[in-house]
Amino acid sequence: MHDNIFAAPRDRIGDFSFDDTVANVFPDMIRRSVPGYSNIVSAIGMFTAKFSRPDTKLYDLGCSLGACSIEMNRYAAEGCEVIGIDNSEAMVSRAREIVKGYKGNGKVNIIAGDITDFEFEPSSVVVLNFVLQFIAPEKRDALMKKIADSLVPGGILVLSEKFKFADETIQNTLFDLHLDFKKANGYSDLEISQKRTSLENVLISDEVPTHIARLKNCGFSHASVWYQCFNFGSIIAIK
Ligand SMILES: C[S@@+](CC[C@H](N)C(=O)[O-])C[C@H]1O[C@@H](n2cnc3c(N)ncnc32)[C@H](O)[C@@H]1O
Ligand SMILES: O=C(O)C(=O)C[C@]1(C(=O)O)C=C[C@@H](O)C=C1
Repeated sequence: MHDNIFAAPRDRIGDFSFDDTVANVFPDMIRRSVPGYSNIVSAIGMFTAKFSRPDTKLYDLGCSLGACSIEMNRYAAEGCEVIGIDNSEAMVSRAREIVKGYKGNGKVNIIAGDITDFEFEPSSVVVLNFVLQFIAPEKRDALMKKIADSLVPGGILVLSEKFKFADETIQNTLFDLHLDFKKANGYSDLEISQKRTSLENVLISDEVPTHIARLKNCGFSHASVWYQCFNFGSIIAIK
């Protein structure tokens, strides 16, 4: 379904939330809004092929409609269970139906829950694909620490985010290129600006060095950006 959620002028713009309206158009919204999204999802399958260990859990945290869960299950090692977690009922109910249509090596279990108070079991692959940016900044360290603790040695976290940049010229250039990307994908200036207002207090970006320092402080031995397109990108962290 085509995303035209912010197309009509609004008197008052509330905070963005992952409700029914968003869940209905989500694949179209994310494809047209996040440069590199489909490349990252495909690569998550490749990371899973390389890093999943038999009989461990593979977590897709903030799974939305389960795009990454499906890809992870395609490449999962023997005896693995992919667990997708999301705290939006609208997303979870749809994701459960969607994942049924795909075959994989293991099984996929979609759970309704808040990832910040979830107890993780031993895992080998954890994915946060454009999710940490929606978690309250004061909760980010504790979540990262819990993820690192749950991973087996050599396990991997794939962390994709909208980045912020300390250098003002870089920030403005990449931000503008993201706007151009959205316009090229058919969003009007009004849609772009109304969505921006609604995300203002909800999506809080960190700089790449902040992410890397947090990952190292929370127990990861290695961390690096492996992909970037404009101000969106993805980091891998290996325990
Ligand atoms: C941009 S979407 C993620 C896209 C998805 N990972 C993908 O690759 O298609 C962000 C998701 O994170 C979920 N989310 C935000 N905060 C959460 C929390 N505390 N616990 C669980 N899910 C959360 C939202 O409901 C939403 O579905
Ligand atoms: O549309 C934007 O400007 C965004 O920041 C993109 C973004 C994201 O990064 O998650 C924001 C909310 C929607 O889930 C889809 C994409």
